[in-house]
Amino acid sequence: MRLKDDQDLFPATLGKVKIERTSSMLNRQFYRCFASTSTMFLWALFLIALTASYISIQSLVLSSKNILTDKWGGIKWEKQVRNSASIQKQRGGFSVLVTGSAGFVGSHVSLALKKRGDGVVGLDNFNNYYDPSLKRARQSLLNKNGIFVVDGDINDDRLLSKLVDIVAFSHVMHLAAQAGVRYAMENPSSYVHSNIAGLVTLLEVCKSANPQPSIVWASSSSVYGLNENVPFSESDRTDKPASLYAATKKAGEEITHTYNHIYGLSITGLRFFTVYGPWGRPDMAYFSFTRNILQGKPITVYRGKNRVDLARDFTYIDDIVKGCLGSLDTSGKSTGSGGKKRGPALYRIFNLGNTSPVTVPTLVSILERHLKVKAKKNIIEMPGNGDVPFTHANISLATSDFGYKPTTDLQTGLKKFVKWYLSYYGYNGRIVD
Ligand SMILES: O=C(O)[C@H]1O[C@H](OP(=O)(O)OP(=O)(O)OC[C@H]2O[C@@H](n3ccc(=O)[nH]c3=O)[C@H](O)[C@@H]2O)[C@H](O)[C@@H](O)[C@@H]1O
Repeated sequence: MRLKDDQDLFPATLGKVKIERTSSMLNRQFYRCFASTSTMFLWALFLIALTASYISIQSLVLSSKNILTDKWGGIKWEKQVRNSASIQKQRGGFSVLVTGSAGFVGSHVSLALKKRGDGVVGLDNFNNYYDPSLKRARQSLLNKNGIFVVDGDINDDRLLSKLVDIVAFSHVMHLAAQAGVRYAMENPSSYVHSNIAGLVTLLEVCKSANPQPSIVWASSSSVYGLNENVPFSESDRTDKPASLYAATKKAGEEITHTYNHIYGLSITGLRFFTVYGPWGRPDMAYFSFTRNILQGKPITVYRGKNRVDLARDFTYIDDIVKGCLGSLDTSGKSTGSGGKKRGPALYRIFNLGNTSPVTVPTLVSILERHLKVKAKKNIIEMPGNGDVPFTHANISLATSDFGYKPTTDLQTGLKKFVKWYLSYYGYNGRIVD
């Protein structure tokens, strides 16, 4: 039995062996080949499955990351946006998206719009260019007045698109920006990020929106740069900016012009002249001087060439707010929709100043009087940091178009600022509840 089995296993003749060996080799090759093809197939399947699961895990990680990092979205959030945008007026009210609403000018404008019955949705990224707790305090003031402030950035096109999907905004009051003249030497890219890239992102969303909102936005008196015509008029040349900040605002004026021209967006640029007042910006001279004077610290007062004092056309916040509302009221409609122009739309630029420049030493002496404390002054020649020697607005265009007429002089405006400062920070600089 065993032998037979062996014989079966090992054939008797060579020829037979050869033939059988050849066929079994072929078989084996066939099987090996088949085996390797199916192995390859299995490997391919395995790799495809691996790639697919990698991609889905990756997108899951990304989307959950978005859910975790985005501070916006969801049914409750959408409801807050809608409620905040709803118009309280019987007829003819606006629904306005105010960017930079937790900022100085943005918070004042938002409150004024809400007060007169317009719907207002705020947007702010709460960056730390200056103390974000001041921005949060402004935000809670807005909240108390029924204004919801979305926590987000103007560079976030998904968020902006979502907002214009939820609300058919009639207007966008674009006040979000990287402000400050001298800081541009420390952090130039922040100016490009907010004042150029952010502006373009916002305009892209507005031009595609249906309906297109009308846009009013903050340019700056700094675009006049080294202009020597006095007072500064909108028709003066603005091609000699003295700082990167000014250059980005000037670029904004050119950029907005193209969006008006190509897409029919109604656009109004406002050149603000050194705005000051309660809830102001701590980086500005009147604010930091107040803080230092109260804390007994020295202040640095810049002086121009040949010992000439620097001067600014300081403009009180309430006058600026009136100018912003007047601009919104007269801005007309954008003519396009969904990215297509249907006809010409308004393109305007206005100075919003006070028409009476005051020197920096005079500003200091007014503060000393209101604070009843003498300042320790350190007077130095103006460094080459982007400052211009003086500003002075001609406001006749804004006066004739929407009756702009500033009514607060620096003495009166600083009195109101000091009153607010002391109630907010107290004499020793701590926040008073
Ligand atoms: O009107 C404008 O376009 C600009 O007004 C202000 O810029 P600026 O006029 O330089 O306002 P401050 O920073 O408050 O300076 C006011 C004056 O005080 C002077 N100054 C500032 C700081 C300081 O420590 N010492 C000092 O003498 C400046 O040279 C300037 O002449 C704002 O900061 C800008 O964001 C705005 O765009």
